[in-house]
Amino acid sequence: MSATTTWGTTTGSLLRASGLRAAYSTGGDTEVMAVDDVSIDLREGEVLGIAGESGSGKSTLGAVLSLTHRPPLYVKSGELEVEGEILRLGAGQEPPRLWRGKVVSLLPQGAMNSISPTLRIRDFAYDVIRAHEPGAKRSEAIDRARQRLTQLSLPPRVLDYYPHQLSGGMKQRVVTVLSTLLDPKLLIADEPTSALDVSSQRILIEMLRDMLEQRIISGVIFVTHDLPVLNTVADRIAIMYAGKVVEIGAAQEIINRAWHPYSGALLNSVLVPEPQVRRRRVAGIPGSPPNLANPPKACRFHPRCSLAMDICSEEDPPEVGDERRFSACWWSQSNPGKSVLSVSEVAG
Ligand SMILES: Nc1ncnc2c1ncn2[C@@H]1O[C@H](COP(=O)(O)OP(=O)(O)OP(=O)(O)O)[C@@H](O)[C@H]1O
Repeated sequence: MSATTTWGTTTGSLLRASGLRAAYSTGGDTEVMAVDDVSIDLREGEVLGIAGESGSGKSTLGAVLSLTHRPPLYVKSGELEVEGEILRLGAGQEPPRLWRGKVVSLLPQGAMNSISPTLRIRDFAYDVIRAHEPGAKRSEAIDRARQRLTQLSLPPRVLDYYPHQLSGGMKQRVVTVLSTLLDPKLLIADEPTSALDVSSQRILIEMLRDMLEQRIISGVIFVTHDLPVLNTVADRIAIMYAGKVVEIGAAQEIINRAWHPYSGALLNSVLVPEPQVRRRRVAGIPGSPPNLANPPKACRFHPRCSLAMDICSEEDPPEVGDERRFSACWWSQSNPGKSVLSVSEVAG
């Protein structure tokens, strides 16, 4: 098996998630199906970006993949396979505690601002390690954190600081290091750069690259609404719309040759891609994302899609392509391998 990645050597499958379905219970019999039949895979050394408008289900997918979901969010079904070890998810299935933090670790949205201001960084480091290794000695835990900081060229003296003594960028880097102290295989980072200035974003992304190259972690799922950031960080990108992955593929393929009408519109509304593509304009996306308590029938994007055909409102769209590069779309079915950017109705 071979694949190219900009970061390190890609060898084999790290994560295979299939048929994930998760819903928020909203009282009585009602629920919001925020992740609906999502399947993704990640190879070792890869960064998979998850992009989509607000409310498309990105953070919910991150919570499911990291096994950090809590009521009112319930995982209804699905399967995770990490390096050959299989975990079935669903009602009554309690995920093994060891997976959380050790196999998959979540760097949640807003993590750097949620750490208690009354604890020093070394206390957090001890807490992270002690949560999984109850017998861990404080001095050994802090030593491990010191070594890890040094390994990533961060000053170990930050262990003596309180969170407010660190700049925003340094705080996010330190929180990222703490979230990987248990050497998880997979890091799920939810909007890790959204509160940072451009230079701090770049430094954090370089640190993630360093973590992959040093094999501190083996893969990253990078959730963001910030497409220019994904352009610099992701090897592959999955585009989510209304709880579903509508397109997935190599980052540059998605950015320059989107197959799905939603991806084309989303990416071109914010990214400045290659010059030959930049001249083409994809129409803005009219309307707003659907209410997931009652999503449109068949293709969920059809009410907003300029390429919609009758069948789009009648039958679920097929996945055109393969698991590494597909578009879930009837238009793609009629135009296999064709980019929506080449179509006059949307390219203008
Ligand atoms: N606690 C909750 N109860 C009910 N519905 C919820 C809850 N949290 C999220 N949702 C709904 O689930 C859907 C997916 O939300 P999610 O936060 O995963 O989207 P997102 O793509 O991460 O958005 P953002 O970029 O704004 O964080 C949305 O329709 C949202 O309204």
